[in-house]
Amino acid sequence: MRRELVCLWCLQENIVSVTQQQILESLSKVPSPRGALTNAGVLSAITIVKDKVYFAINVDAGEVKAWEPVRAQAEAAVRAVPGVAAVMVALTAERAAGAAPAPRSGIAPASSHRSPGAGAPSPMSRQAAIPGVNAVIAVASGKGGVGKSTTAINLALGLRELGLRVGLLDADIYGPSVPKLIGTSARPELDDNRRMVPLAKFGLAVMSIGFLIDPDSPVVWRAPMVVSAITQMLRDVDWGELDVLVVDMPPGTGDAQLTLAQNVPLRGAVIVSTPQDLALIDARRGLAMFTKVEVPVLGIVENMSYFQCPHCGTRSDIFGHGGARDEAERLGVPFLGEIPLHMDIRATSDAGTPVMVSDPQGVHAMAYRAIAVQLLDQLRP
Ligand SMILES: Nc1ncnc2c1ncn2[C@@H]1O[C@H](COP(=O)(O)OP(=O)(O)OP(=O)(O)O)[C@@H](O)[C@H]1O
Repeated sequence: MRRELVCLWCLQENIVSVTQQQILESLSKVPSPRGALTNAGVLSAITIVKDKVYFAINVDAGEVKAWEPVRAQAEAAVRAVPGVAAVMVALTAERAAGAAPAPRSGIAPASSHRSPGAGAPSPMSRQAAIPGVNAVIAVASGKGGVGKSTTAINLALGLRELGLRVGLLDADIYGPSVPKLIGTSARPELDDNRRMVPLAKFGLAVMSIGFLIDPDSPVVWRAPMVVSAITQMLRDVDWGELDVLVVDMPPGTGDAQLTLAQNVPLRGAVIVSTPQDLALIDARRGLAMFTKVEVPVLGIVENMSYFQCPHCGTRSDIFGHGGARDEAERLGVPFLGEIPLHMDIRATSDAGTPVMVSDPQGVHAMAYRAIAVQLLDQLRP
């Protein structure tokens, strides 16, 4: 297994931080059932975000127990590296293809969640939680076409890589793109209780309205129908045990979106925007919508942030740059990170193998991974 460490934040902000060398050196002293941990072929890519280090140890399901002490030792070894403020090492069991890894989320169950700083129950706890699902997060955008679905699936994959059990619900009733993004339009089967079973793909539990309707027939639904269809997909689907369910919301801030934000038991929302002023105005509306229904905004992602020429490497800020970061600062919400406009992201998405799957060690996967890490930080109690 190839190991790589790229600290995007450091690259972007020139912050001198912990180095790959330091982490690998500390891990080389950790013994495992297969010799030194660095030679055991079980380490995932290592992600560093500022002074936080995250990686996974991937073992067979039957070996998890034997490796738990190794995980703990690895965490302790990395924590002792000067400059490291936090470490998360996930132990993931690669079971049958498509199965989710063993959980180690640290995410409080839905029922125990409260709005930050508030003594009163959050709106989420006023709605019935989804049994077995710890946290539901919405990926939303004020307008269509900004890359919300692409961001949603790559973030879901990034969270899974951090050792979480993750589901993806494509609630974009007006243009479900998840079937294309995962390269399948198979129909979900029913279980013994006549509940739909999500498809298992890339280790995610996936459900989309696109699995149920003809992709070529336009869907013209009024807001109550949209809400009812999505509520069914949330509650009449056998999601099993999930740490996080990522909901790819329909774009916009109309009635349907508002009602959804009110009716889905959301832990929080991630807003995707491109850097143009017009997109940012819509992103601001999205933010206002979630604030109105008291759903915390977990952060803003700037997609298509800049274009880097694949031939000469020249960077062009086609839509301007940094608008979403400035906007996040102005509005007092976290800025989760930026994703460049790149042909590979479009091509891999269109080919049904998101960039986190097709090029997991590449710079784009690293960018999504860094955002997933920031997001996980927001989700922890
Ligand atoms: N960073 C990126 N670089 C290049 N292409 C991208 C990027 N992000 C998304 N795309 C492409 O842009 C198009 C729209 O993306 P996507 O479907 O994710 O947007 P969306 O906001 O979900 O759209 P809608 O809400 O209208 O369905 C797709 O072809 C996708 O591959």
